Amino acid sequence: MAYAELVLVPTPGMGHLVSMVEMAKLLVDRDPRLSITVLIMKLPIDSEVDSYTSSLATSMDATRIRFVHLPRVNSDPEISSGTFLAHFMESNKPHVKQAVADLAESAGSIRRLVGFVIDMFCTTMIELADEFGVPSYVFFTSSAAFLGLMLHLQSLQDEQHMDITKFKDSDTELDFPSFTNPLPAKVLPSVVLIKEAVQSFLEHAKRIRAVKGIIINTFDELEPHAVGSLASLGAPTVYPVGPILNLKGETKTKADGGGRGDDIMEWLNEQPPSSVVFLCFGSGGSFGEDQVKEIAYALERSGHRFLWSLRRPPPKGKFDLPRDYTDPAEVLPEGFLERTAGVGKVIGWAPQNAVLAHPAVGGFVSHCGWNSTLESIWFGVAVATWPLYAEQQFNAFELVAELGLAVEIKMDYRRDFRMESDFIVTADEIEGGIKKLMEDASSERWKKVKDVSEKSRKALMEGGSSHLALGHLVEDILNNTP
Ligand SMILES: O=c1ccn([C@@H]2O[C@H](COP(=O)(O)OP(=O)(O)O[C@H]3O[C@H](CO)[C@@H](O)[C@H](O)[C@H]3O)[C@@H](O)[C@H]2O)c(=O)[nH]1
Repeated sequence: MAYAELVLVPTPGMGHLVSMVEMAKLLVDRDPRLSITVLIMKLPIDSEVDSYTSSLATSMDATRIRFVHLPRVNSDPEISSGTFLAHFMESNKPHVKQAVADLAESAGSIRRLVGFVIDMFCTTMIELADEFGVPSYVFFTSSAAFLGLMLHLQSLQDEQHMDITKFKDSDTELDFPSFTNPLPAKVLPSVVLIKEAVQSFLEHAKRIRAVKGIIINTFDELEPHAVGSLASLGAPTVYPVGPILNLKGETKTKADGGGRGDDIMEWLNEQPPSSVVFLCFGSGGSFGEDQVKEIAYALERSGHRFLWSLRRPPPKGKFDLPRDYTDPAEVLPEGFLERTAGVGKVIGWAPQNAVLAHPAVGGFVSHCGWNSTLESIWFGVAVATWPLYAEQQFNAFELVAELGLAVEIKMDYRRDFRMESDFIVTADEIEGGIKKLMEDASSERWKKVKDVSEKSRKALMEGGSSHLALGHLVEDILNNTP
Protein backbone atom coordinates (compact mmCIF):
# COMPACT_ATOMS: atom_id res chain seq x y z
CA MET A 1 0.00 0.00 0.00
CA ALA A 2 1.30 3.47 -0.86
CA TYR A 3 0.90 6.18 1.74
CA ALA A 4 -1.17 9.22 0.74
CA GLU A 5 1.40 11.95 1.24
CA LEU A 6 0.61 15.52 2.29
CA VAL A 7 3.14 18.34 2.11
CA LEU A 8 2.71 20.89 4.89
CA VAL A 9 3.98 24.45 4.47
CA PRO A 10 3.80 26.28 7.81
CA THR A 11 4.78 29.88 8.56
CA PRO A 12 7.91 29.24 10.62
CA GLY A 13 6.86 31.15 13.76
CA MET A 14 6.01 29.16 16.88
CA GLY A 15 2.44 30.57 17.10
CA HIS A 16 1.70 29.01 13.69
CA LEU A 17 4.05 26.04 13.50
CA VAL A 18 3.08 24.32 16.74
CA SER A 19 -0.63 24.01 15.96
CA MET A 20 0.15 22.87 12.41
CA VAL A 21 2.39 20.09 13.73
CA GLU A 22 -0.32 19.07 16.20
CA MET A 23 -2.78 18.97 13.29
CA ALA A 24 -0.33 16.72 11.41
CA LYS A 25 -0.27 14.35 14.39
CA LEU A 26 -4.08 14.28 14.48
CA LEU A 27 -4.21 13.39 10.80
CA VAL A 28 -1.75 10.51 10.93
CA ASP A 29 -3.32 9.19 14.14
CA ARG A 30 -6.69 9.25 12.47
CA ASP A 31 -5.77 7.26 9.37
CA PRO A 32 -2.87 4.83 8.86
CA ARG A 33 -2.82 5.56 5.13
CA LEU A 34 -1.63 9.15 5.59
CA SER A 35 1.94 10.36 5.81
CA ILE A 36 3.23 13.91 6.05
CA THR A 37 6.28 15.97 5.16
CA VAL A 38 6.60 19.34 6.92
CA LEU A 39 8.75 21.89 5.08
CA ILE A 40 10.49 24.29 7.47
CA MET A 41 11.54 27.66 6.04
CA LYS A 42 14.33 29.44 7.88
CA LEU A 43 13.60 32.89 9.34
CA PRO A 44 16.44 35.43 9.57
CA ILE A 45 16.07 35.53 13.39
CA ASP A 46 16.52 32.75 15.89
CA SER A 47 12.85 31.84 16.17
CA GLU A 48 13.48 28.75 18.32
CA VAL A 49 11.97 26.67 15.56
CA ASP A 50 15.09 24.52 15.20
CA SER A 51 15.20 23.51 18.83
CA TYR A 52 11.46 22.78 18.73
CA THR A 53 11.67 20.56 15.62
CA SER A 54 14.72 18.69 16.88
CA SER A 55 12.95 18.01 20.18
CA LEU A 56 10.07 16.56 18.13
CA ALA A 57 12.22 14.43 15.89
CA THR A 58 13.01 12.07 18.76
CA SER A 59 9.37 11.53 19.68
CA MET A 60 7.88 10.97 16.24
CA ASP A 61 7.52 8.08 13.85
CA ALA A 62 9.60 9.32 10.89
CA THR A 63 7.79 7.06 8.44
CA ARG A 64 4.62 9.09 9.10
CA ILE A 65 5.82 12.66 9.83
CA ARG A 66 9.12 14.06 8.58
CA PHE A 67 10.67 17.53 8.76
CA VAL A 68 12.66 18.95 5.86
CA HIS A 69 14.65 22.11 6.66
CA LEU A 70 14.97 24.41 3.67
CA PRO A 71 18.11 26.49 3.02
CA ARG A 72 18.26 30.02 4.42
CA VAL A 73 17.24 32.66 1.86
CA ASN A 74 18.17 36.31 1.44
CA SER A 75 15.02 38.36 1.85
CA ASP A 76 15.43 42.04 1.12
CA PRO A 77 13.02 43.97 3.36
CA GLU A 78 13.48 44.39 7.10
CA ILE A 79 11.72 41.64 9.01
CA SER A 80 9.69 44.28 10.87
CA SER A 81 8.32 45.80 7.67
CA GLY A 82 4.84 45.06 6.40
CA THR A 83 6.18 43.47 3.22
CA PHE A 84 8.72 41.10 4.76
CA LEU A 85 6.52 38.01 4.74
CA ALA A 86 5.55 38.36 1.07
CA HIS A 87 9.23 38.64 0.02
CA PHE A 88 10.24 35.83 2.33
CA MET A 89 7.66 33.49 0.78
CA GLU A 90 8.67 34.46 -2.74
CA SER A 91 12.35 33.76 -2.00
CA ASN A 92 11.47 30.40 -0.48
CA LYS A 93 9.29 29.24 -3.34
CA PRO A 94 12.07 27.65 -5.45
CA HIS A 95 13.24 25.70 -2.39
CA VAL A 96 9.75 24.47 -1.62
CA LYS A 97 9.38 23.39 -5.23
CA GLN A 98 12.71 21.57 -5.18
CA ALA A 99 11.90 19.83 -1.89
CA VAL A 100 8.59 18.55 -3.24
CA ALA A 101 10.22 17.40 -6.48
CA ASP A 102 12.89 15.53 -4.45
CA LEU A 103 10.18 14.01 -2.34
CA ALA A 104 8.20 12.85 -5.36
CA GLU A 105 11.35 11.33 -6.83
CA SER A 106 12.49 9.52 -3.69
CA ALA A 107 9.00 8.36 -2.71
CA GLY A 108 8.78 5.89 -5.59
CA SER A 109 5.88 3.56 -5.00
CA ILE A 110 5.90 4.17 -1.22
CA ARG A 111 4.23 7.57 -1.23
CA ARG A 112 1.73 9.21 -3.52
CA LEU A 113 1.44 13.00 -3.25
CA VAL A 114 -2.21 13.88 -2.58
CA GLY A 115 -2.14 17.54 -1.54
CA PHE A 116 -0.55 20.55 0.09
CA VAL A 117 -1.67 21.97 3.43
CA ILE A 118 -0.60 25.59 3.46
CA ASP A 119 -0.52 28.05 6.35
CA MET A 120 -2.86 31.07 6.01
CA PHE A 121 0.13 33.34 5.35
CA CYS A 122 1.89 31.06 2.83
CA THR A 123 -0.83 31.18 0.19
CA THR A 124 1.54 32.04 -2.66
CA MET A 125 2.60 28.38 -2.40
CA ILE A 126 -0.81 27.35 -3.76
CA GLU A 127 0.51 27.77 -7.28
CA LEU A 128 3.17 25.12 -6.56
CA ALA A 129 0.48 22.63 -5.59
CA ASP A 130 -1.21 23.49 -8.90
CA GLU A 131 2.05 22.78 -10.73
CA PHE A 132 2.29 19.37 -9.06
CA GLY A 133 -1.33 18.73 -10.02
CA VAL A 134 -2.63 18.28 -6.46
CA PRO A 135 -5.18 20.30 -4.46
CA SER A 136 -4.36 22.75 -1.67
CA TYR A 137 -5.92 23.08 1.73
CA VAL A 138 -5.28 26.10 3.94
CA PHE A 139 -4.56 25.68 7.63
CA PHE A 140 -6.00 28.67 9.45
CA THR A 141 -4.29 29.17 12.83
CA SER A 142 -6.71 31.83 14.03
CA SER A 143 -10.46 32.00 14.53
CA ALA A 144 -13.33 31.44 12.08
CA ALA A 145 -14.32 35.04 12.78
CA PHE A 146 -10.90 36.26 11.69
CA LEU A 147 -11.13 34.25 8.49
CA GLY A 148 -14.50 35.95 7.98
CA LEU A 149 -12.85 39.32 8.52
CA MET A 150 -10.18 38.66 5.90
CA LEU A 151 -12.77 37.57 3.34
CA HIS A 152 -15.09 40.47 4.14
CA LEU A 153 -12.38 43.15 3.95
CA GLN A 154 -11.08 41.73 0.71
CA SER A 155 -14.50 41.94 -0.89
CA LEU A 156 -15.00 45.48 0.47
CA GLN A 157 -11.74 46.42 -1.21
CA ASP A 158 -12.04 44.53 -4.47
CA GLU A 159 -15.78 44.62 -5.10
CA GLN A 160 -16.81 47.86 -3.43
CA HIS A 161 -13.46 49.59 -4.10
CA MET A 162 -13.16 50.69 -0.51
CA ASP A 163 -9.84 51.94 0.86
CA ILE A 164 -9.58 49.86 4.05
CA THR A 165 -6.77 52.00 5.46
CA LYS A 166 -9.27 54.84 5.93
CA PHE A 167 -10.33 53.07 9.14
CA LYS A 168 -7.02 53.95 10.81
CA ASP A 169 -7.87 55.96 13.96
CA SER A 170 -11.55 55.86 13.01
CA ASP A 171 -14.27 55.56 15.67
CA THR A 172 -16.70 53.98 13.25
CA GLU A 173 -18.28 50.55 13.59
CA LEU A 174 -18.59 48.08 10.72
CA ASP A 175 -21.38 45.68 9.87
CA PHE A 176 -19.58 42.41 9.98
CA PRO A 177 -21.28 39.19 8.82
CA SER A 178 -19.26 36.89 11.13
CA PHE A 179 -20.41 38.70 14.30
CA THR A 180 -23.84 39.45 15.65
CA ASN A 181 -22.40 42.73 17.05
CA PRO A 182 -21.06 45.65 15.02
CA LEU A 183 -17.28 45.60 14.81
CA PRO A 184 -15.38 48.68 16.05
CA ALA A 185 -12.78 49.74 13.46
CA LYS A 186 -10.40 50.23 16.39
CA VAL A 187 -9.95 46.47 16.77
CA LEU A 188 -8.93 45.87 13.16
CA PRO A 189 -5.44 44.39 12.87
CA SER A 190 -2.80 47.04 12.09
CA VAL A 191 -1.76 45.17 8.95
CA VAL A 192 -4.97 46.24 7.18
CA LEU A 193 -4.45 49.87 8.18
CA ILE A 194 -0.97 50.22 6.70
CA LYS A 195 -0.85 51.14 3.00
CA GLU A 196 2.26 49.06 2.16
CA ALA A 197 0.95 45.97 3.95
CA VAL A 198 -2.78 45.75 3.31
CA GLN A 199 -2.57 44.63 -0.30
CA SER A 200 -0.44 41.55 0.24
CA PHE A 201 -2.50 40.69 3.34
CA LEU A 202 -5.78 40.77 1.44
CA GLU A 203 -4.23 38.80 -1.45
CA HIS A 204 -4.17 35.88 1.01
CA ALA A 205 -7.95 36.14 1.33
CA LYS A 206 -8.34 36.13 -2.44
CA ARG A 207 -6.22 33.01 -2.84
CA ILE A 208 -7.86 31.28 0.13
CA ARG A 209 -11.18 31.43 -1.71
CA ALA A 210 -9.77 29.14 -4.41
CA VAL A 211 -8.46 26.24 -2.30
CA LYS A 212 -10.19 22.89 -1.85
CA GLY A 213 -10.79 23.32 1.85
CA ILE A 214 -9.87 25.39 4.91
CA ILE A 215 -8.89 23.62 8.11
CA ILE A 216 -9.63 25.98 11.02
CA ASN A 217 -8.32 25.72 14.56
CA THR A 218 -11.70 26.29 16.15
CA PHE A 219 -14.82 24.28 16.93
CA ASP A 220 -18.43 24.78 15.89
CA GLU A 221 -19.77 25.25 19.40
CA LEU A 222 -17.35 28.11 20.15
CA GLU A 223 -18.08 30.21 17.08
CA PRO A 224 -21.36 28.92 15.63
CA HIS A 225 -22.31 32.22 14.03
CA ALA A 226 -18.87 32.88 12.53
CA VAL A 227 -18.48 29.34 11.18
CA GLY A 228 -22.00 29.54 9.72
CA SER A 229 -21.26 32.84 7.99
CA LEU A 230 -18.22 31.65 6.04
CA ALA A 231 -20.04 30.07 3.10
CA SER A 232 -21.91 33.32 2.38
CA LEU A 233 -18.55 35.14 2.45
CA GLY A 234 -17.30 32.91 -0.34
CA ALA A 235 -15.19 30.44 1.65
CA PRO A 236 -14.71 26.94 0.21
CA THR A 237 -15.53 23.92 2.43
CA VAL A 238 -14.37 24.60 5.99
CA TYR A 239 -13.22 21.98 8.48
CA PRO A 240 -13.36 23.29 12.08
CA VAL A 241 -11.24 20.55 13.68
CA GLY A 242 -10.08 22.29 16.88
CA PRO A 243 -9.16 23.02 19.48
CA ILE A 244 -5.78 21.78 18.32
CA LEU A 245 -3.51 22.19 21.33
CA ASN A 246 0.00 21.24 22.24
CA LEU A 247 -0.95 19.65 25.53
CA LYS A 248 2.28 17.75 25.99
CA GLY A 249 4.13 21.08 26.04
CA GLU A 250 6.76 20.18 23.47
CA THR A 251 7.53 23.84 22.84
CA LYS A 252 10.31 23.77 25.40
CA THR A 253 12.84 26.22 24.03
CA LYS A 254 16.25 27.59 24.72
CA ALA A 255 14.66 30.69 26.19
CA ASP A 256 13.17 28.76 29.09
CA GLY A 257 16.59 27.59 30.13
CA GLY A 258 15.51 24.05 29.29
CA GLY A 259 13.67 23.80 32.62
CA ARG A 260 10.37 21.97 33.06
CA GLY A 261 9.09 24.56 35.48
CA ASP A 262 9.11 22.21 38.49
CA ASP A 263 9.61 25.15 40.88
CA ILE A 264 6.57 26.87 39.34
CA MET A 265 4.41 23.79 39.84
CA GLU A 266 5.64 23.39 43.41
CA TRP A 267 4.77 27.02 44.13
CA LEU A 268 1.30 26.60 42.59
CA ASN A 269 0.75 23.46 44.68
CA GLU A 270 0.99 25.63 47.79
CA GLN A 271 -1.66 28.14 46.68
CA PRO A 272 -5.41 27.89 47.46
CA PRO A 273 -7.78 26.84 44.65
CA SER A 274 -8.61 29.51 42.03
CA SER A 275 -6.59 32.13 43.93
CA VAL A 276 -3.81 32.93 41.44
CA VAL A 277 -3.97 35.31 38.47
CA PHE A 278 -1.60 34.22 35.70
CA LEU A 279 -0.10 36.85 33.36
CA CYS A 280 1.46 35.75 30.09
CA PHE A 281 1.75 37.47 26.69
CA GLY A 282 2.66 34.79 24.17
CA SER A 283 5.86 34.12 22.29
CA GLY A 284 6.35 37.77 21.25
CA GLY A 285 4.97 39.81 24.15
CA SER A 286 7.14 42.02 26.35
CA PHE A 287 7.03 45.52 27.86
CA GLY A 288 9.33 48.43 28.56
CA GLU A 289 10.32 49.25 32.11
CA ASP A 290 7.64 51.93 32.70
CA GLN A 291 4.88 49.49 31.73
CA VAL A 292 6.41 46.72 33.82
CA LYS A 293 6.26 48.99 36.87
CA GLU A 294 2.57 49.78 36.27
CA ILE A 295 1.81 46.04 36.16
CA ALA A 296 3.77 45.52 39.36
CA TYR A 297 1.88 48.31 41.20
CA ALA A 298 -1.42 46.90 39.97
CA LEU A 299 -0.59 43.40 41.17
CA GLU A 300 0.52 44.59 44.56
CA ARG A 301 -2.54 46.78 45.03
CA SER A 302 -5.01 44.16 43.79
CA GLY A 303 -4.15 41.93 46.74
CA HIS A 304 -4.42 38.83 44.55
CA ARG A 305 -1.86 36.09 44.30
CA PHE A 306 -0.07 36.12 40.96
CA LEU A 307 2.21 34.20 38.63
CA TRP A 308 3.75 36.61 36.12
CA SER A 309 5.67 35.62 33.01
CA LEU A 310 7.88 38.70 32.59
CA ARG A 311 10.20 38.82 29.59
CA ARG A 312 12.87 41.19 28.40
CA PRO A 313 12.07 43.06 25.16
CA PRO A 314 14.59 42.86 22.31
CA PRO A 315 16.96 45.85 22.04
CA LYS A 316 15.24 48.99 20.68
CA GLY A 317 14.93 49.01 16.89
CA LYS A 318 15.85 45.34 16.58
CA PHE A 319 13.23 42.80 15.59
CA ASP A 320 13.70 39.72 17.71
CA LEU A 321 11.85 37.64 20.26
CA PRO A 322 11.78 38.52 23.96
CA ARG A 323 14.11 36.58 26.26
CA ASP A 324 14.08 35.77 29.95
CA TYR A 325 15.68 38.21 32.42
CA THR A 326 18.67 36.98 34.33
CA ASP A 327 17.43 39.13 37.21
CA PRO A 328 13.92 40.62 36.82
CA ALA A 329 14.56 42.88 39.84
CA GLU A 330 16.40 45.22 37.44
CA VAL A 331 13.08 46.40 35.96
CA LEU A 332 10.70 45.92 38.91
CA PRO A 333 9.91 48.59 41.52
CA GLU A 334 12.37 48.55 44.40
CA GLY A 335 11.51 45.95 47.02
CA PHE A 336 8.65 44.48 44.89
CA LEU A 337 9.98 40.92 44.92
CA GLU A 338 10.54 41.00 48.69
CA ARG A 339 7.13 42.53 49.48
CA THR A 340 5.26 40.03 47.31
CA ALA A 341 7.36 36.98 48.12
CA GLY A 342 4.51 35.24 49.98
CA VAL A 343 1.84 35.81 47.35
CA GLY A 344 3.47 36.14 43.97
CA LYS A 345 6.04 34.65 41.67
CA VAL A 346 7.80 36.29 38.73
CA ILE A 347 9.01 33.87 36.08
CA GLY A 348 10.30 33.91 32.49
CA TRP A 349 8.92 31.58 29.80
CA ALA A 350 5.97 29.74 31.39
CA PRO A 351 4.88 26.13 30.97
CA GLN A 352 1.55 27.72 30.04
CA ASN A 353 -0.63 24.66 29.60
CA ALA A 354 0.52 23.10 32.86
CA VAL A 355 -0.13 26.41 34.61
CA LEU A 356 -3.62 26.83 33.14
CA ALA A 357 -4.40 23.22 34.08
CA HIS A 358 -3.48 23.85 37.72
CA PRO A 359 -6.43 24.22 40.14
CA ALA A 360 -4.75 27.16 41.91
CA VAL A 361 -5.12 29.33 38.80
CA GLY A 362 -8.31 31.40 38.83
CA GLY A 363 -7.77 33.88 35.97
CA PHE A 364 -5.53 34.66 33.03
CA VAL A 365 -4.34 38.08 31.85
CA SER A 366 -3.65 37.29 28.20
CA HIS A 367 -2.55 38.97 24.98
CA CYS A 368 -5.30 36.92 23.28
CA GLY A 369 -3.14 35.06 20.77
CA TRP A 370 -5.48 32.42 19.35
CA ASN A 371 -3.56 29.48 20.81
CA SER A 372 -3.66 31.03 24.28
CA THR A 373 -7.35 31.76 23.80
CA LEU A 374 -8.10 28.12 22.96
CA GLU A 375 -5.94 26.92 25.84
CA SER A 376 -7.79 29.16 28.32
CA ILE A 377 -11.06 27.75 27.02
CA TRP A 378 -9.86 24.15 27.18
CA PHE A 379 -8.83 24.55 30.81
CA GLY A 380 -11.90 26.65 31.71
CA VAL A 381 -9.90 29.67 32.88
CA ALA A 382 -11.51 33.10 32.37
CA VAL A 383 -9.44 35.77 30.64
CA ALA A 384 -8.79 39.49 31.11
CA THR A 385 -7.79 40.83 27.70
CA TRP A 386 -4.64 42.78 27.00
CA PRO A 387 -3.99 42.43 23.26
CA LEU A 388 -0.73 43.75 21.82
CA TYR A 389 -0.38 43.24 18.05
CA ALA A 390 -1.42 41.10 15.02
CA GLU A 391 -5.13 40.13 15.26
CA GLN A 392 -5.13 40.10 19.07
CA GLN A 393 -7.38 43.20 19.44
CA PHE A 394 -9.92 41.48 17.21
CA ASN A 395 -9.68 38.26 19.26
CA ALA A 396 -10.13 40.29 22.46
CA PHE A 397 -13.27 41.89 21.06
CA GLU A 398 -14.66 38.51 20.06
CA LEU A 399 -13.98 37.10 23.54
CA VAL A 400 -15.46 40.05 25.44
CA ALA A 401 -18.29 41.36 23.30
CA GLU A 402 -19.29 38.55 20.98
CA LEU A 403 -18.80 35.45 23.13
CA GLY A 404 -19.02 36.94 26.66
CA LEU A 405 -16.06 34.85 27.86
CA ALA A 406 -13.65 37.56 29.04
CA VAL A 407 -13.34 40.90 30.82
CA GLU A 408 -11.46 43.80 29.32
CA ILE A 409 -8.29 45.39 30.56
CA LYS A 410 -7.61 46.87 27.16
CA MET A 411 -9.07 46.11 23.77
CA ASP A 412 -7.92 48.59 21.17
CA TYR A 413 -4.39 49.12 22.38
CA ARG A 414 -1.82 48.74 19.59
CA ARG A 415 1.86 48.32 19.22
CA ASP A 416 3.79 48.47 15.98
CA PHE A 417 5.63 45.56 14.38
CA ARG A 418 8.60 46.18 16.65
CA MET A 419 6.42 45.97 19.77
CA GLU A 420 7.38 49.54 20.62
CA SER A 421 4.80 51.93 22.01
CA ASP A 422 4.80 55.02 24.19
CA PHE A 423 1.30 54.23 25.31
CA ILE A 424 1.03 53.04 28.87
CA VAL A 425 -1.82 51.02 30.34
CA THR A 426 -2.12 52.42 33.85
CA ALA A 427 -1.89 50.53 37.10
CA ASP A 428 -5.51 51.56 37.83
CA GLU A 429 -6.78 50.00 34.61
CA ILE A 430 -4.82 46.80 35.19
CA GLU A 431 -5.88 46.56 38.84
CA GLY A 432 -9.53 47.11 37.87
CA GLY A 433 -9.38 44.38 35.23
CA ILE A 434 -7.69 41.91 37.58
CA LYS A 435 -10.24 42.52 40.33
CA LYS A 436 -13.14 42.08 37.92
CA LEU A 437 -11.58 38.87 36.63
CA MET A 438 -10.80 37.35 40.02
CA GLU A 439 -13.81 38.50 42.02
CA ASP A 440 -16.77 37.32 39.99
CA ALA A 441 -16.58 33.54 40.20
CA SER A 442 -20.37 33.32 40.37
CA SER A 443 -21.03 35.48 37.30
CA GLU A 444 -22.74 34.49 34.08
CA ARG A 445 -19.40 34.83 32.31
CA TRP A 446 -17.71 32.34 34.57
CA LYS A 447 -20.49 29.78 33.94
CA LYS A 448 -20.14 30.35 30.20
CA VAL A 449 -16.39 29.70 30.37
CA LYS A 450 -16.98 26.39 32.15
CA ASP A 451 -19.72 25.43 29.69
CA VAL A 452 -17.68 26.18 26.56
CA SER A 453 -14.71 24.39 28.12
CA GLU A 454 -16.79 21.23 28.42
CA LYS A 455 -17.95 21.68 24.84
CA SER A 456 -14.35 21.99 23.62
CA ARG A 457 -13.58 18.56 25.04
CA LYS A 458 -16.75 17.01 23.63
CA ALA A 459 -15.95 18.43 20.17
CA LEU A 460 -12.84 16.24 19.98
CA MET A 461 -14.48 13.06 21.27
CA GLU A 462 -15.75 10.38 18.94
CA GLY A 463 -18.90 11.76 17.29
CA GLY A 464 -18.08 15.34 18.40
CA SER A 465 -18.21 18.15 15.83
CA SER A 466 -14.44 18.47 15.34
CA HIS A 467 -13.94 14.71 15.31
CA LEU A 468 -16.52 14.44 12.52
CA ALA A 469 -15.00 17.36 10.59
CA LEU A 470 -11.57 15.71 10.75
CA GLY A 471 -13.12 12.49 9.40
CA HIS A 472 -14.62 14.38 6.46
CA LEU A 473 -11.29 16.05 5.78
CA VAL A 474 -9.41 12.73 5.77
CA GLU A 475 -12.00 11.24 3.45
CA ASP A 476 -11.63 14.18 1.07
CA ILE A 477 -7.82 13.97 1.13
CA LEU A 478 -7.82 10.24 0.43
CA ASN A 479 -10.11 10.76 -2.53
CA ASN A 480 -7.59 13.02 -4.25
CA THR A 481 -6.05 11.20 -7.13
CA PRO A 482 -2.93 12.71 -8.65
O1 LIG B 1 5.65 31.85 28.33
C1 LIG B 1 5.02 31.27 27.44
C2 LIG B 1 4.45 31.96 26.34
C3 LIG B 1 3.74 31.23 25.40
N1 LIG B 1 3.60 29.89 25.52
C4 LIG B 1 2.85 29.12 24.51
O2 LIG B 1 3.09 29.68 23.23
C5 LIG B 1 1.90 29.70 22.47
C6 LIG B 1 1.61 31.14 22.07
O3 LIG B 1 0.65 31.17 21.05
P1 LIG B 1 -0.42 32.34 20.92
O4 LIG B 1 -1.16 32.49 22.17
O5 LIG B 1 -1.26 32.07 19.72
O6 LIG B 1 0.41 33.65 20.76
P2 LIG B 1 1.59 34.10 19.74
O7 LIG B 1 2.79 33.33 19.97
O8 LIG B 1 1.66 35.55 19.94
O9 LIG B 1 0.95 33.72 18.29
C7 LIG B 1 0.91 34.30 17.00
O10 LIG B 1 0.09 33.39 16.24
C8 LIG B 1 -1.26 33.25 16.69
C9 LIG B 1 -1.95 32.19 15.83
O11 LIG B 1 -2.08 32.59 14.52
C10 LIG B 1 -1.97 34.59 16.63
O12 LIG B 1 -3.29 34.46 17.15
C11 LIG B 1 -1.17 35.63 17.44
O13 LIG B 1 -1.79 36.90 17.36
C12 LIG B 1 0.25 35.69 16.93
O14 LIG B 1 1.00 36.63 17.67
C13 LIG B 1 0.79 29.11 23.31
O15 LIG B 1 0.62 27.77 22.95
C14 LIG B 1 1.35 29.21 24.73
O16 LIG B 1 0.91 28.16 25.56
C15 LIG B 1 4.13 29.22 26.57
O17 LIG B 1 3.98 27.99 26.70
N2 LIG B 1 4.83 29.93 27.51
